[in-house]
Amino acid sequence: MPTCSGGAFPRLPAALASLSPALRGLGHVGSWLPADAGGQASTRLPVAPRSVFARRAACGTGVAVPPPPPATTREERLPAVTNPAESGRRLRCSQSPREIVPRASPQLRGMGTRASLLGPPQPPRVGSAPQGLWPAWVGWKAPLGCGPVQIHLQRGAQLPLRDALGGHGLMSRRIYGPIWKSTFGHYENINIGSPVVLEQLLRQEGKYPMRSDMALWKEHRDTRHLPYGPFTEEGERWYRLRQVLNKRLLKPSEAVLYADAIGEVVSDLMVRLRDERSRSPSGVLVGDVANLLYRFALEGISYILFETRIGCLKQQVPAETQRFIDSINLMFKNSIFATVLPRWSRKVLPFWDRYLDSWDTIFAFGKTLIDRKMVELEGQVERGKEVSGYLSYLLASGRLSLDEVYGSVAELLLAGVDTTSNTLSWALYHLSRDLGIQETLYQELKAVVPANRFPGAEDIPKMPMLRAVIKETLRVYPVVPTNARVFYEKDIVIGDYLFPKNTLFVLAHYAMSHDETYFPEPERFLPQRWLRGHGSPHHPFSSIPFGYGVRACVGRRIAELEMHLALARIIQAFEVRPDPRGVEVTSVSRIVLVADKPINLEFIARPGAP
Ligand code: HEM
Repeated sequence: MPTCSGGAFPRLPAALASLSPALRGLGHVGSWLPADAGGQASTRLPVAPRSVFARRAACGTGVAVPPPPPATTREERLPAVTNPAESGRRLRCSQSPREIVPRASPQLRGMGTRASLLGPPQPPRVGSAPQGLWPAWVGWKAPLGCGPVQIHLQRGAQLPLRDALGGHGLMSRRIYGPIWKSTFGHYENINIGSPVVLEQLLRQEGKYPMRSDMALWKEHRDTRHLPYGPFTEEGERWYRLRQVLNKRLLKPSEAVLYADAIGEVVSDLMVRLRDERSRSPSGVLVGDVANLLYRFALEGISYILFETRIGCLKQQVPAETQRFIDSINLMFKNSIFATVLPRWSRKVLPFWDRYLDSWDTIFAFGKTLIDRKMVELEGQVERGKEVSGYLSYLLASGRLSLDEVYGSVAELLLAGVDTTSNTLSWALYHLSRDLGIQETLYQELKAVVPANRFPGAEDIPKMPMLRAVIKETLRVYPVVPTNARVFYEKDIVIGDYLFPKNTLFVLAHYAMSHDETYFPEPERFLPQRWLRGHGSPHHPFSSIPFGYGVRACVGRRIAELEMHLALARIIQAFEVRPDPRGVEVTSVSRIVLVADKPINLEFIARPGAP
């Protein structure tokens, strides 16, 4: 047999919007930033076939086939769904499935080799490539399915483009089924669009799951000799880091310790909200609520992490804080260019330097606040005062170096802002459009919280509708619409397929949480489906907005607390109504799932609200 070889940010400017589909699925706050697709891989790949098509031709003829251009994306159905759990039956496939390794399936057995699935094992760098996370927006798709390969959709066809812009993998899931393969340039991934398959995959996770290699973020840390944080670190070092970070953050009972701090920030949000609405011509309209909520989320997470207020909710944001906010924006913008432009252009174009500089400002801001706090804490300790708070805990734990604290806090900060703010914006948007649901929520609130006080953390367990609203918001708008996993330690078996280690799996969460098999009328916002005794049971992996397992979101409890407290306070004080101009908003993926246009809402004061 011949051997085959071959190779949030919410307010991105309009010009970048056209690029943004390419970042689809990069996840929240760009945390799944791809490897430099346009550049040279730092490691030479061992005989990795560029694509099934190239490999076939090369295998068949012995003629070297040039790799496809890097910007080409395509998607393919895997031969026959052979996962009995998925379909309840084994589909027959007449195709010679060179691409799929036969494991148990009799019709596949013996027809290929392990290496012929995705090529020989590749180093993790390939796994980090954006292709699976990138849509087929400039590409073409071809089902591998049964029978000879055929081009299913031509370059520039309507479907991939529409899918890329609005489908978030939904369309591919409908066309290709629960599991499909896509390629982007030289890279290949396996997309998972079924909770049943997803469960099989994630239950095989080892001790140190890997999402992607975060090459771009790591490059900044390496260039500047800075430590990695929870997003960038891997293996045993990541595990050690997470063990420290999880404490005081991940358990609901520990997150509640920050309720007073969050309550204080929610109070400032209410002041800002009242101020903004009073300045509108109607006296009730707040334009671009996501922007206001962004400031709330940044203030909230900074207060928890630095134990310091940074003034995001002041009418005049302090210059130092504004510079920091601007650099987050700049970092994401320039990372897009750093990703798509070839490596050599870094020397002649300004984007790479700007990317590094903006990260430097983010780190410098964090470092200044941490250093300031340290001086304060030392004074407190000298005076025999007890210190508390997350930063104090990290510094006092003795398990992280000061450098590691700098690195971790910067990454926690970036993860904790547009995730919560966009989710809250979507929740308010839907409540404004369904006054019945809003009224139910308000009545629940009134029954639990007396009119003379604000809702607190202790009230949340008594408010199932409040929790259901957030769950449903995250189902309809999973802030991280696609996630990823690379299993670098071992081969992975799903149903009858065997995937060699280092395969990149793209987890199409949006597609799964919009699957009508699990969520009838998936496009409708129906929080009641999460209430006990209501709604149909759904698969536990069909909506997992905070991820899964030991690598799941470390900020989940904080995020929930922030969202529950802020939403409860807003609904206690106001009836939220849609923009009277009737602007319809849809979701687009710009690093995280955001609204395609500003969400403007009316806030009508409720009589007798505290
Ligand atoms: C609505 C709010 C949020 C959502 C939906 C969300 C979602 C996610 C998801 C899906 C992941 C990937 C998990 C996986 O791969 O299995 C993740 C990771 C992460 N999140 Fe969040 N997140 C939110 C808020 C926050 C907040 C407030 C923080 C900071 C306190 C935070 C910090 C992180 C960090 C550090 C990671 C990386 C963990 C690791 O790789 O070990 N997130 N988040």
